[in-house]
Amino acid sequence: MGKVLTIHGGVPLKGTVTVRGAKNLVPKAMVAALLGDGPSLLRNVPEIRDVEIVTSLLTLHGVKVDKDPATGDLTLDPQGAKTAPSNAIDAHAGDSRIPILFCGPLIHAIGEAFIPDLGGCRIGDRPIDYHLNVLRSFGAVVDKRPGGIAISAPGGLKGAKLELPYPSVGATEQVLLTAVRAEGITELKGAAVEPEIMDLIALLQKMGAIITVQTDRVIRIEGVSALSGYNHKALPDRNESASWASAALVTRGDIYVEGADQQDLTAFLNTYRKIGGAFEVDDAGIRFFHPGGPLKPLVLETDVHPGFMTDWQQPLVVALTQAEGVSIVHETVYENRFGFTEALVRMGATIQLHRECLGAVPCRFGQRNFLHSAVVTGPARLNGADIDIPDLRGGFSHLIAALAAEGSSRVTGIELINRGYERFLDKLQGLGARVELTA
Ligand SMILES: CC(=O)N[C@H]1[C@@H](OP(=O)(O)OP(=O)(O)OC[C@H]2O[C@@H](n3ccc(=O)[nH]c3=O)[C@H](O)[C@@H]2O)O[C@H](CO)[C@@H](O)[C@@H]1O
Ligand SMILES: C=C(OP(=O)(O)O)C(=O)O
Repeated sequence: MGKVLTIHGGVPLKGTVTVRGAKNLVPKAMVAALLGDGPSLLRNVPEIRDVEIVTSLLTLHGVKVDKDPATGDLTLDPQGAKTAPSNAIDAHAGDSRIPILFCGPLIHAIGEAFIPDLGGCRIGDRPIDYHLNVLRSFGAVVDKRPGGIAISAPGGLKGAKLELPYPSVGATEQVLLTAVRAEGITELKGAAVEPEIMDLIALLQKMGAIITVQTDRVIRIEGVSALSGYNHKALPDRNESASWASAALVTRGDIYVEGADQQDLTAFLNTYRKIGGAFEVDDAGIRFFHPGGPLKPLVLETDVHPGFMTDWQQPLVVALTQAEGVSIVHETVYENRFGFTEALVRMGATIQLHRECLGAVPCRFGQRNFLHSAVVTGPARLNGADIDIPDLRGGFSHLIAALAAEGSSRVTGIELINRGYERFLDKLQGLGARVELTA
């Protein structure tokens, strides 16, 4: 039985939180260190569970990972890279989605890879077919085994002409991490272009990679035979920034997010403003606050970058429960990302889920029987409830709903939040939240 977090609602969150390196970049930057022939230095590393998992996986593979106790910076030395003991790898099954990105770097470093079954948020089926197809195009041989997949490349990895059916973030990273040291040229069409991908490209360029980002989602990589280590400061976590921004709105509070970067949040900031949230940008961060007055409903569609990021959807839906009128949210990235609304409805929100595409553009899920559109009617009075956290962002949404609710909530499963939010309990307490953790 995990710990129980009791949240006493009704307190506007006020104060400052600091956001460090992005969960969706840092673990991948750590994997990229395997591609170098010397140590890499990664800065702005947050203390989150996904970083611990990747540290453990890299260590099992002979990479020396040293953490600076003062700054948290990581030095990653891949010079002793080796095959990891299989029982130790198996123990990491279900931990996160990052292991699939070890394929290319491990083949380059030691000639083979065993990837345990993946974890990550259960917000859809989350297949890895794109990953395996691109790896096969590079010449890799994929062997599905109980508990994971074994990958090798007896004839070496060779550049390829590739096209993704959908701009998958992970599959684009798979291509980058494999192509940079593959023989010859790789051209990827239909690539994802999220800011975390651009930061990974910048880091790989520091290592000696040759990567061109062309227009219309085309990325061209000229393989090189060796790469050096890197020295890189991870971009800030825009998803954590957006989460705190939603927390400020939902609790009628005022939160300065130190480290939040406007450039990576453009679509979020536009939406925030349309709902009636206020923000002020300065060089060090962004102040998010509820300016008073009613919040306005809106029609929203999640999308790949530069659209409205799916990971922002769940916290923002809580804000929409407080808007005056009917909002429509069409989730087009994951087929099953509205499960978290069940707890909000129990707390008093009015949210109806639909299988149809309630958006401007029909998505991949419209004809496939998934509850992927939500109609949110507000404003609703939220009451405290017993909640078991289902996933990372859904869990954060439940926390902020409980913080805004009347009465107390008992929340279990909060360990899931540590996967992507650094010291979130300290941060909540620093913002004035009334929370107690009991065993
Ligand atoms: C660790 C990390 O960076 N996670 C992020 C990453 O997840 P992740 O990289 O897993 O997400 P993808 O962009 O790959 O997934 C997008 C869509 O493509 C589908 N798909 C993907 C791969 C595949 O082989 N086959 C397939 O069908 C997925 O099921 C999903 O419907 O990008 C998502 C979309 O911005 C974010 O929500 C996650 O926070
Ligand atoms: C879906 C998410 O993460 P992951 O891909 O790691 O499950 C997320 O960060 O919201």
